[in-house]
Amino acid sequence: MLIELADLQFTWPRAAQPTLDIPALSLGRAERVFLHGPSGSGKSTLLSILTGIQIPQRGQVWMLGQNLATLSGPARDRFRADHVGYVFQQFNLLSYLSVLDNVLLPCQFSKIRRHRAGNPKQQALHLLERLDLTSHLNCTVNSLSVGQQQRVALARALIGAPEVLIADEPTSALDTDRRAAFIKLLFECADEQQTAVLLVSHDPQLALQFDRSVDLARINRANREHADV
Ligand SMILES: Nc1ncnc2c1ncn2[C@@H]1O[C@H](COP(=O)(O)OP(=O)(O)OP(=O)(O)O)[C@@H](O)[C@H]1O
Repeated sequence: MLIELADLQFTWPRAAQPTLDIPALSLGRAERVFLHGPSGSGKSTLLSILTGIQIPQRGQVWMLGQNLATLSGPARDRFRADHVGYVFQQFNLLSYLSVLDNVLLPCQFSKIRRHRAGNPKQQALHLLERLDLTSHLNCTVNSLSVGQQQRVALARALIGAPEVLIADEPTSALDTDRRAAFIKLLFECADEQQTAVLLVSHDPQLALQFDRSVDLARINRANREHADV
């Protein structure tokens, strides 16, 4: 298993109720899972726990057999940099860096990803070519369209072949046709390097492109008022 979670309970500081109470959840290697649920049901919170940004008050999360709670904060940051590619809703690109330098960033933070990339610049160029960005290599990212920035964020998440790509609403700024095309491209790139995909979206149409769909409102006992039952 790539990621496994057992008996999880998580409460934000000063919150009266837990946000998450999930008996079990797993993600297999190279699996593609679509995570959905109503606004406020805890999807982003769950992603932050699965990637070790937050540690639950109860239960365990393992990634690649490593119990994340047993690592120090800095060790969890390194572990995440080594094994997780993350695409944020707002992309979080560094506006003062070029497209190419944004894509190369994970190889600066992670020896493992630098090593796996072989020649990081060559892999960045390959990904940017696959994502139709070759003519923008030296542009700063704030001169790009939203769709182009999204593809830069994808290339950055995939460089150095992390075991899992986690994407939080990466298509929310796109129209329906472009969403499906972006997901198709995301899978093609992820498949080239056997990267699993866990993607959050409100768009139910996208679920059809995934191996499995998880409705957070159904598996989360803390949020029964959101459940569609
Ligand atoms: N940093 C935080 N500090 C305190 N509470 C938070 C924090 N982040 C989220 N929450 C709370 O946790 C609950 C779930 O929020 P979360 O962002 O995980 O939901 P979501 O399903 O991702 O929502 P959306 O679909 O609108 O992005 C909300 O009640 C929110 O107020």
